[in-house]
Amino acid sequence: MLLGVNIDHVATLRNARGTTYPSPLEAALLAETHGADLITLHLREDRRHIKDADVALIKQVLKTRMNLEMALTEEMLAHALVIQPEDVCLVPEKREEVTTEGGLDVVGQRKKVAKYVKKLKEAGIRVSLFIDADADQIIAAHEVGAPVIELHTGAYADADNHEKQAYELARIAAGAELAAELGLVVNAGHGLNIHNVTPIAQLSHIRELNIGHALIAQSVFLGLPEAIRQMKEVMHRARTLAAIQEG
Ligand SMILES: CC(=O)[C@@H](O)[C@H](O)COP(=O)(O)O
Ligand SMILES: NCC(=O)COP(=O)(O)O
Repeated sequence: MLLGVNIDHVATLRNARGTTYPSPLEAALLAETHGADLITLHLREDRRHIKDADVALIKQVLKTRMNLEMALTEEMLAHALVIQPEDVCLVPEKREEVTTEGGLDVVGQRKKVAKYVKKLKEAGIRVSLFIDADADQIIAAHEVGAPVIELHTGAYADADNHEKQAYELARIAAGAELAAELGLVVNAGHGLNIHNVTPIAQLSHIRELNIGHALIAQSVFLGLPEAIRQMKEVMHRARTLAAIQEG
């Protein structure tokens, strides 16, 4: 199972004082050196954390691959076609949101999503759609030609009781299975941390987890290398246990 380290909130800390540190570029290189399989960064329309210069600089030096998260806008499409990240993940954005809330509504804007998927694929960029684990959204993602989806784990992560968490986990598991049956590559992310990642990591259809906020928070106390090491250890242990249980 792959770990995508989202470095958005290194930029949040930097921007808090308008300094040059902590550097998202340094964070990306350190993360790669210490186990990140890819680097994820979200160039938001309001540039509240990652800036255009961060994306351009980091793309030049990454040794793994860049997963650029972006909204479904002409501005962001133009950026992606210039930057040429290996992966683009199309995510919904609302300026007033604190963080990403729901998944992308593919069902309600098929033609627009299909247009962006086509243009990005023609540019040689692999496209992922950040969607809720909803059968209609998963089927629509497949129908618009996206090769990859990222299942939104926010409702699972935010669940405030075991019943809700179990319900959301079951939704994600069923969504991952449906997506895999359709031939989609299945990733997951949002709100995952060292304490809630195990059940998600045990889902064999999920190939990659994108984790940011909790990792960067943990790195304040442990350092980024150790935070990544611990997360990868927990993910690996979860996967090994699941494999044993599946026999
Ligand atoms: C799509 C998603 O869940 C995150 O990758 C996204 O980057 C969250 O936005 P913030 O990083 O701005 O919280
Ligand atoms: N797509 C999810 C991601 O990149 C990181 O989300 P979070 O861990 O910062 O909530």
